[in-house]
Parts: sequence; C-alpha cells; structure tokens
Amino acid sequence: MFQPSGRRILFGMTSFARSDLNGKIALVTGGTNGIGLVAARELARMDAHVVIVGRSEAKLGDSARVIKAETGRDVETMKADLEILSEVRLLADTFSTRFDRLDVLLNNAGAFFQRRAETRDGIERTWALNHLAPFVLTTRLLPLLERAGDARVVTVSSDAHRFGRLHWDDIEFRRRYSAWGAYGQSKLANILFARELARRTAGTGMTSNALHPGFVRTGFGGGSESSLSGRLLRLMTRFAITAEEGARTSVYLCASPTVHGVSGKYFEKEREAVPAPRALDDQSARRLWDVSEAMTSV
Ligand SMILES: NC(=O)c1ccc[n+]([C@@H]2O[C@H](COP(=O)([O-])OP(=O)(O)OC[C@H]3O[C@@H](n4cnc5c(N)ncnc54)[C@H](O)[C@@H]3O)[C@@H](O)[C@H]2O)c1
Repeated sequence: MFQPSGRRILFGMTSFARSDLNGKIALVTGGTNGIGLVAARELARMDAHVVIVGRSEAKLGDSARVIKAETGRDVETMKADLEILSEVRLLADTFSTRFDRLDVLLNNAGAFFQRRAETRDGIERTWALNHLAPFVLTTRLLPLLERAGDARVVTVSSDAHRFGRLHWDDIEFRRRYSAWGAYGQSKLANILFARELARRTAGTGMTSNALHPGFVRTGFGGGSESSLSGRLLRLMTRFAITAEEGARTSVYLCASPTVHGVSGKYFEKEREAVPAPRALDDQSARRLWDVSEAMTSV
C-alpha cells in the first residue's frame, strides 16, 4: 500500500490560496493531455500523490516525465481505455489493490465523436466514455472514497449540457445520430450524476461537484475536422482559452479550502454557477442512476 511522503511546495497557477495536498491521493482520468494534464500537474505541485489514467503507455510515460520535470514530483500511471467497461472496472480494482483510500477523483476524460460508433461492448461511444466510464469508476471506487473521510469527486461537464437532453427512449442515438446531441446529453448526464452522487453521499463528508472548464484550446474535437461542425470547432479555437486557464476550475474544486463541504453544485470560472433547469431535475438524476446501473451491471 502507498505511504505518503512529507515534502511541501507552495506555488503555482491557481488564483486561490494554494492548498497543501501532502498525503492526499488523487486520480485524474485523461491526465495525459489538455485540461487533465495541467490539472494533474497542479495537484502534484500541491504535493498530492497523483495517478494519471490514459490509453497509451508511451503517452502516459511522456506525461509523467513532463510533470516530473515541471514540479519535481513523481506521478504514477495506470493504463485503461475508458470506453471499455471491463477496463474501467479493472482500473478501479487495480487502484483498490494499490491504495486503501482515494481523496480526489477528477473525472476529466471525455471526447466528441463526429460519427456514431459503438464500443467493443456495443455501447454508443459518447455515452460509454463521457458518462458510463465516470459512473462505473466512481461507484466502484466508493469504498476508497468513503475511507478518505472528506473525498472530493469532480466531474468535468460542459456548457454544452445546455442544449443536451436525456433521450430516455434512445439514449444511444440508435435511430438518428447527432454528434452535438450525443455530446450535450453526456455532459448533462455528468451534472445529474454529480448531483445524485452528492445526494447519496450527503452527510458522509464526501463531496461531488461538476464544472464547465470554459472553451479551451486542447486536443478536444480532434479527428472531426472533415465535417462542417468539426471545422467550425477548430476555427473557433482561436478564441479559446489555454489549457492552463481551462484547468483552473477543476483544480479549484479538487483542492481549494473555499469549497470544503460544498456538494452537488455546478461551477464555472471558479464560481458556483446555475446550470440549465434540466440539470437540476432530481427525478431525472435518480432515473439516470438506475439506467446507468442497469446498462453497466452485465
Ligand atoms: N476543450 C474544451 O473546450 C472543453 C469544453 C467543455 C468541456 N470539456 C471537457 O473537458 C474534458 C477534457 O477535455 P480536453 O479539452 O482536455 O480534451 P483533450 O482531448 O485534450 O483531452 C481528453 C482526454 O481524455 C482522454 N481520453 C479520450 N478517450 C479516452 C479513452 N477511451 N480512454 C481513456 N482516456 C481517454 C484523452 O487521452 C485525453 O487525455 C472532457 O471531458 C471535455 O468534454 C472541454
């Protein structure tokens, strides 16, 4: 089992008073690129013991070296393709063998898919990666999160949730695929999931929040340049903020003392924000939990 070291560094990029995460264990999905890489680096800089998750061993190694070079901190890596349910479960089980608790879980990995495709499990990819993966990873890691006493689960949603709705009768867009429809639905699900997790863990000390990182210049939307919406997305990135800026709200929710005990909320620009009314619907949040359990309990 992991034993924390005793080193302290207090400097960095965030606008809130720097936290000391010495001895805390943080798991960051999508920690090899974009927002997740910056967030992982900042948590490491605050002395957390950080584990990054990615699909490629080589990319994980490169990212760990970058973080080490910039912070002096070692980060651990765990390989998993989060589109595949068995790999999400294996990741949670491997993590649970290595560590006896988890203080910070940053559900950050996500993507936009221009064309409909299914995973090896036969599940539509956007739904599998953006919603079912964080659902399975978090629920499977709940015993470790509970053991931490005041664990934080932070789920990266998007302002795109505002045009999303839950297509209960066709959640995987089998009838007619819309890339933005699928993405918006998954990001709405992120907020409803964070909210329902907060409700279920109320009073335990654990918190669960969701956020919009801003419009961020990252690898996001890569591979969709051939379509009109993909080209538009790439054009618009000129006006986007940097990954350094885009990681701020994630790091804030993972580490700031200001949000200690705050749960079930949605944040933008390091401030609580009001999501779309659909994202505040507790009945939908409960239904989503049941549907997600049913879809992943095979
Ligand atoms: N960039 C934006 O403008 C923006 C806006 C709103 C929300 N977001 C959200 O922010 C989060 C991070 O995105 P980003 O902008 O840093 O994009 P990115 O493409 O740079 O990073 C996404 C990360 O997810 C990982 N990932 C993708 N598929 C995976 C898989 N199958 N298994 C494991 N890991 C996988 C990638 O390796 C990468 O590390 C996403 O959830 C995205 O929906 C981004």
